[in-house]
Amino acid sequence: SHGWGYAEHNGPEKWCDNFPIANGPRQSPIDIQTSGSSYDESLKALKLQYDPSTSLDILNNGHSFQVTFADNDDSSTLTEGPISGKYRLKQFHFHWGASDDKGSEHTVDGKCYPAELHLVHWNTEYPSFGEAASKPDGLAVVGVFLEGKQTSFTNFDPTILLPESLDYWTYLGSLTTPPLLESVTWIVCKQSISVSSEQMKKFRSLLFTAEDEEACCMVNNYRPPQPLKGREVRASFK
Ligand SMILES: CCN[C@H]1CN(CCOCC)S(=O)(=O)c2sc(S(N)(=O)=O)cc21
Ligand SMILES: [Zn+2]
Repeated sequence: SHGWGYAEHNGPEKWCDNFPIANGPRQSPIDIQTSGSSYDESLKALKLQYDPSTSLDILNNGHSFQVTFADNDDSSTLTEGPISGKYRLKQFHFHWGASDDKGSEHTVDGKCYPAELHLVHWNTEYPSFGEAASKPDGLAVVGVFLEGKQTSFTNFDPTILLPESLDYWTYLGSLTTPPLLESVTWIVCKQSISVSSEQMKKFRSLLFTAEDEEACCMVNNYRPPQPLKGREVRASFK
């Protein structure tokens, strides 16, 4: 069947056939090599201000499930951090594996996490999300690793799905799915959030397929790390 996916016949190794930018100079995700990243004292702390009332719907788009937000005003924004100006939250979604040993898109010194959350924001300097998505400073995605843990998690603020520490790495990259646009300032949090294996099971029970098709579990919907090609990775922490 046509259309990109994560199977052998239409997965990450095949995306370059229809999206040649797959071999571009600023592709994502990457393996974050902590020894190769440099502390930049000029980096500000992330400022995330989300208004839960702007969430619109939750949807399985055949590649992940995503929660979409109303972005017609500045109710839910990302400012400060490595970016200048104001970016509006458009949607968040996840990537995960068939088992806990893989699933994240970014890796840290080769370590994979069972899943990764992406909070997608677009630069309000542009008139719309669609316009921003093709500009080199158009998008900013905050990535948060999910770690399998049996323990219940404390002081966890359910409304903004973020770890207590917002220390991050940042680098210039791309969408990790087609159209793979090289328009993303990546901001990857060092600290993961915890999820139970029950929740991971729920992720893995989702389907890539529509109701009238033969069921195919939505798992391994992640792109592997791409070449750094000389890019700098900066850390907001020592
Ligand atoms: C399944 C398609 N995923 C895309 C859909 N969008 C791009 C649409 O661009 C056309 C105007 S998006 O900007 O919402 C977006 S962000 C990420 S990621 N994994 O890099 O955080 C993937 C995608
Ligand atoms: Zn993503």
